Amino acid sequence: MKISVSADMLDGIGADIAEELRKRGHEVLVHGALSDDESNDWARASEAAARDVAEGRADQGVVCCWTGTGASIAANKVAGVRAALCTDAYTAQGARRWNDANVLALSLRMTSLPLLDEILDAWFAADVTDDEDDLASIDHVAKIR
Ligand SMILES: O=C[C@H](O)[C@H](O)[C@H](O)COP(=O)(O)O
Repeated sequence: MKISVSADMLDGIGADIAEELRKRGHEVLVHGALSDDESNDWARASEAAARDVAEGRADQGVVCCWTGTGASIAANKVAGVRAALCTDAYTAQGARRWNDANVLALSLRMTSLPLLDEILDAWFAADVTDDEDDLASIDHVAKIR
């Protein structure tokens, strides 16, 4: 898959996230502190990754900041993006399955490398539900303005 990744700093898993995705065979686009971009603040970096997803340059995104909150808030402002801040594998699986999340938001502070591995395993293994009620909820969210 093509994954667009952003972080506002290289602290914590910021130094590892792009390589962890490459190791899994993904093609990685980078933004913010992971790149030569001049704008490496969490708002602009996360927006750039989210726009890659919304505009088809990437299949999915991973946006990171120290808490994960700013990155997720910024990504969710981009139409067509469903960013989910995930702190564990179960949440990541649920975000894909029940929310059809297309952007994974992570806290650089909270996410250890082993936890990142578990979260990515769960995220990429999960399929979107075929439950009609969940699909209707996903569709409803898409229409919220
Ligand atoms: O939501 C915001 C993020 O957690 C930032 O990573 C955090 O604010 C730290 O950014 P700075 O070092 O620029 O204050």
